[in-house]
Amino acid sequence: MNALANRRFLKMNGLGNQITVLDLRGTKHVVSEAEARAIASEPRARFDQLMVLHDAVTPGTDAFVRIYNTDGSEAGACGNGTRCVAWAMVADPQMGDAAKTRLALQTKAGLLPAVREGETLFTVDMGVPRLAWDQIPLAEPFEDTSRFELQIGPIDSPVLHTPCAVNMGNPHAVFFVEDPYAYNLEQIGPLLENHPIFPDRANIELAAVKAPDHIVLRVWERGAGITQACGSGACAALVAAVRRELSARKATVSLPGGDLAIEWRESDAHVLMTGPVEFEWEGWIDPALIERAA
Ligand SMILES: N[C@@H](CCC[C@H](N)C(=O)O)C(=O)O
Repeated sequence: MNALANRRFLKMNGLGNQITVLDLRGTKHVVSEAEARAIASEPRARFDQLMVLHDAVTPGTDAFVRIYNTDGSEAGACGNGTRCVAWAMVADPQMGDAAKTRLALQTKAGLLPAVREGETLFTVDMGVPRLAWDQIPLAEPFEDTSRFELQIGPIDSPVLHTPCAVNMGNPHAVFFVEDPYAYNLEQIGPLLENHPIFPDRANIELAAVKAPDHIVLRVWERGAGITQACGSGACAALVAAVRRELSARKATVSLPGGDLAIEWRESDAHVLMTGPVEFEWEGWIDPALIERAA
């Protein structure tokens, strides 16, 4: 029998970013692209990201987490999803250990330590951002080679150009604009995500710096489309704004689903993301769904 059949899942969200948490610890099963897509098609399990827990592979860590987008592709990082996993691992009656306030979660992109700040409030250390193309850590002063020319003609949106490329464990292209809501993101999102300039596709951010400590952001997510919030996108937007000397190192990032507090810490160049999570319901994976995906 497939390990996914009748497996319990938690439906959650982080500021409206739809997250499903699935605990596969104790099994060797790795969710396939087709299985992820099948789970995403089930209304009660529907997700922007599926966060799958596996047994820890590194001593001192609490779990290894695989992250899937709606289209079945895998991502290296997911800020909102990591907060949801952290909540599940401390507060869920079946999965959680209420004694814990700190967790070390490992993903394909590295370690994401999370700290419980309140009942449903978590801070995740999203690590050191890297230049998208050559993977140089940004802990030291750098030459900003992340600017590149990209001009996408208007469909019925103002022209976008010169994004800032930031890798937060996943690739982001941040475009600074006057008003992110003036763009038809549904139309331009897929064109930009799949633009040949992005070798691994990209998450697309439209950001407006309203004040040195306030950024308004909309995101088209790679493999998922428009979402209500994107944690790594909010981090990328702040890093890009600091690099362009548009904002302070600490700011509130306002997304359609709500606000995240983001800090690009000066001492070690780590990016910290603080925000809430919401538990919605639990469910069990229909074996027929998984059979159809096989
Ligand atoms: N929603 C996430 C980011 C999800 C990953 C992304 N779609 C990708 O493929 O890189 C977040 O909160 O960070």
